[in-house]
Amino acid sequence: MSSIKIECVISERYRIGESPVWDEREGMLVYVDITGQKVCRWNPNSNKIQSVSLEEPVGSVALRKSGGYAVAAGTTFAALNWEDKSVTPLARVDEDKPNNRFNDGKVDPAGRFFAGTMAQEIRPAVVERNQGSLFTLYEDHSVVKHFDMVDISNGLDWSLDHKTMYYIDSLSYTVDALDYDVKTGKTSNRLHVYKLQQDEGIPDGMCIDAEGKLWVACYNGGRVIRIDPQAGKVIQTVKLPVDKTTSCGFGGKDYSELYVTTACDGMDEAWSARQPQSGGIYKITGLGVKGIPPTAFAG
Ligand SMILES: O=C(O)[C@H](O)[C@@H](O)[C@H](O)[C@H](O)CO
Ligand SMILES: [Zn+2]
Repeated sequence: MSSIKIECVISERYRIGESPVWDEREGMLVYVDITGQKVCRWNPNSNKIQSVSLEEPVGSVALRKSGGYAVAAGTTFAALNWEDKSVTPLARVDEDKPNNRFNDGKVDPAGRFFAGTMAQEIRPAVVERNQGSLFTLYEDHSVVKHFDMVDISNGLDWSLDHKTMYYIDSLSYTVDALDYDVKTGKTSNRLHVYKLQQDEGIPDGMCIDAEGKLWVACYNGGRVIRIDPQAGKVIQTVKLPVDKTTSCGFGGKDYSELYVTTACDGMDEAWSARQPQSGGIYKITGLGVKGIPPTAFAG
């Protein structure tokens, strides 16, 4: 049996840490603070953090093939040049919904950047419902809307054979599976694969491992759960010392470390005092399973 170790490696208090992506080119973990409006990257060797402040909330960050990163910020897909800190808009969505913003996003196996929207939260997990949609930014910077009527568009990833896209709309409390056509980037036939139990909290960010199992960060659940999507069951629970676990992604050497982001927005003083590391980023090792390298946005 491997022994699991959980360490808070970044002890900043990000308001909503999210979108952890391992950047192998730089040997750094890239992530965002959504409401803190920042994209950050952490070098595990030097323990130094660099950050770029944006003018809007930034829901997610992705690697970009031609260099730098792609971000989903406000309601704009944009390119982020880390060297000069410039942000270049690539496409806009939800132009009829001024109260919306992007939330979680990820690049599909063919290099398309998927990200979903939601209404701005009144307080954590409280939003005007059905305002969000899921979008794709293609390599040529055209955008496709997959579906609307989403409450809080959140975690997503693809099966190892690329035939399924897993997706979370947080307030449904489910992890869903959609048929996926990797040639066209089209989704169809949505099904629930798992519904969270009450004590597990709200499903938030998610990633797949090299065995095709899903790791889901449970907001207000203080844990990540490993789901077998075929069996529709939780096969492992790893608890963390903070409640607001928001997302997870594999990185480090051979993608054997699981990085878990957390949040502190919405915690009162007493809650914060009990969990002073809320908003920090954790590294979990000894899981005995690896992740897969993230794909870079092709455009
Ligand atoms: O990061 C997100 O996905 C949202 O922006 C957050 O505010 C919370 O995680 C969400 O409310 C829980 O579902
Ligand atoms: Zn999220």
